[in-house]
Formats: sequence, C-alpha cells, structure tokens
Amino acid sequence: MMLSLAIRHRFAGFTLDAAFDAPAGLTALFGQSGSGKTTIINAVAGLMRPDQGRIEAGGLVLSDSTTGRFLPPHRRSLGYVFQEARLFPHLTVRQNLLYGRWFARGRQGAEMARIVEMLGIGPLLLRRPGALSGGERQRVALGRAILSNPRILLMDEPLAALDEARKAEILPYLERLRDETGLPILYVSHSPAEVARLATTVVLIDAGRVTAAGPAGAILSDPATAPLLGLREAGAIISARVEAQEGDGLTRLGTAAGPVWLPQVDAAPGTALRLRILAQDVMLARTRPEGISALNVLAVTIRDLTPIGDSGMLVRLEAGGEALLARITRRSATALGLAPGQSLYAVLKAVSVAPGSVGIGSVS
Ligand SMILES: Nc1ncnc2c1ncn2[C@@H]1O[C@H](COP(=O)(O)OP(=O)(O)OP(=O)(O)O)[C@@H](O)[C@H]1O
Repeated sequence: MMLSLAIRHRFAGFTLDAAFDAPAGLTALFGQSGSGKTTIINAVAGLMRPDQGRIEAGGLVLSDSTTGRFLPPHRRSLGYVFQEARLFPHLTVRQNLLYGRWFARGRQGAEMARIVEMLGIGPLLLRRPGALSGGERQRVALGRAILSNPRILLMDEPLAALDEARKAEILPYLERLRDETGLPILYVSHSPAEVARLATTVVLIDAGRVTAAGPAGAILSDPATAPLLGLREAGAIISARVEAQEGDGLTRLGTAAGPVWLPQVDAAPGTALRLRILAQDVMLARTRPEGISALNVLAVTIRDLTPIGDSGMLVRLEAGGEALLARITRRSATALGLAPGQSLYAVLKAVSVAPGSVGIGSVS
C-alpha cells in the first residue's frame, strides 16, 4: 500500500506545491507552522479540493484534476486521528470503537480483539470517554481509526495536546501500529523528537514546498535538515539490536558501528531498536581515546563538513554503512585538521541517550 501525491493549490497569499510518496510505515510531514502540512492532510482526506494534481492511495485514485475525479471523504476509506480524540461522550469505549465499523469493508471480531490488545485498551471498554485520561482517549481514537479498515491513517499532531508523560505512554503503541498494520501513516508533527522516534519516511515542508523527502535515516542525518529542526535537535537515527542485559544495569546493543552501551533498555535480547543520537552529544577524537569515562567509542569516517551558525561545524560521519552526525566548533575542526575521508573516533556518553530516544523498530 502506498500513497502518492502531487498537488498544487493557491490560497490568497499562499501556494502549496507538493509532491511525495508515502510507502507503508510512518511518513512524517515536518515543517513550521503555516508551511502547509494540514492543507496536505485535508487534500488527502477530501476536505479540500486541490486546484491541480493527483492523489492516489493503494491503487485507488482519490482525486485527479485532469479527469475531474474527486472522491468524497466518506468514500476514501481513511482513518483520522487529530489532536483531540473527538470520541462520542455518550458512548462507551466499546461503542466508540464499533462506531467506525459502520463504514468498514467487513472485519470480524477477531480483528477487534487484536486491536484492543495492541493498544492495551481492554480494561477501558465499558468506560465513557469522560472517565479516561488524555492518553487513553487517544489510544481509543487510534483503535477506532484502525477498525474502520482504512487504506491510510492520517494523524494530525495526535500527541500535541498531551503532557510529556502521556506522550511517552502512547509512543510504543504508535510504534506497534506502524510496524504491525502495514498501513501507510501520514503523520503531521512539529516535534523533531517525535519524528526521530517514529518516522520511517520524512517529508520536510517549507512555505508550501517539499524541500526534502526520503528515508528517515538519510533525511535526519543530512546537515541541510539541521536548520529546520533547530541545532539542538539535529542528530541521526541508527539501527541497533539488544545483545545483552549486563549485571551493572547497562544494556549492550549491537550496531553497524560496533557495540554501544546504554543505561538499561527494557527489551529482550534480539529486539530491534532505533537510537536517536543528537549531534551535540557526539565528540570526535583523532586517536582512540583512553582514560575517559565515556563508554562508547565508535570507529567512523568523515563524509562531509558543513559550517553552521557563527562558530559551529556539522560533521557527517559514516560507521558501518550508517550515518552519524556530530556538532563541534569550527575551532576544533581546524585544530584537528578534519577533512572528508579521514578516519576518526566518535565518542558518546552512555547517559546522553535519553530513554525517549530509544524506540522499537528499524530505521526504515
Ligand atoms: N481555507 C483557507 N483559506 C485561505 N488560506 C488558507 C486556508 N487554509 C490554510 N490557509 C493558509 O495556508 C497556509 C498553510 O496552512 P496549513 O494549516 O496547511 O499549515 P500547517 O503547516 O498545517 O500549520 P500548523 O502547523 O500551524 O497547523 C497558511 O498560510 C494558512 O493561513
């Protein structure tokens, strides 16, 4: 299943001109406020008719300006999750979940049981939305969207109304949805941390245009992405696998760049993980450092150097086929004589990778 979109639309003072493909997995639409993300979601949903262009989902043409085809929203088989859960307050959770099934193309009770289990909402089925936390309400909204048997899931900032604790609670469920349903998920977000944690594909939108689109690992480690994310949020995501829980509370992970130790990661050996490593947390050394406290020393090669800000340098590194990003000062880059192709050591403190930066799944 794939969503393909190429549309143009003019509002007074704003032109959207966007084209991208969203394969199975989670495609994050990331851009500043007013860049056109919601307009794209509305065009896919059929809430707005683009002046020009075509949108196709899983072989079904949703709209095409050359043929004049424009399917109304209720015939598009899409699932939506918005900032606010928008559940029916007078219905129980179970009735809310079943409501979407009026529009479904025939799914059975086993499917309902599977989704209820996947989202951990079994104990909530007889409650009404007023008796749920914000995070629980959003999980029910996710369940309702999936049970409507959609071709695609559209999520417009589904975590934006939740506090940090509730966000952390819901992220693993979004990971399961992404990895277990095989549906394309189009996910609007303002949050670099959310994009890094969840996205398999990233589409960057700036002033109505797509400035970059592609696999999350490549887009996030591209120095050109850093100004859009904000320098403190710039960083790479790499794949890892849990190798062992060690006696002193550390978990050993295997990565293409070598072993990495982090404070305990609650996952069984063999579990595939994605690690977000912020550029500002990576130190560089010409020789393998000794006598330092940092546990993780990775052999890397410099791919390119990009000056950033008044005094900074972003160094894109390669390690066993994966990209890493380091942010250092230009003074250090000069002092170390850094140049593309050079072999170096990247140093990462185990404790600098926050628990929220460790997700389940693979990078793309
Ligand atoms: N119906 C409309 N009529 C005129 N202008 C509109 C309309 N809808 C959106 N716009 C304009 O189009 C631009 C893009 O809006 P859009 O809501 O898609 O941005 P966004 O990236 O989703 O922003 P945010 O993150 O704040 O939700 C804005 O300048 C907005 O004012």
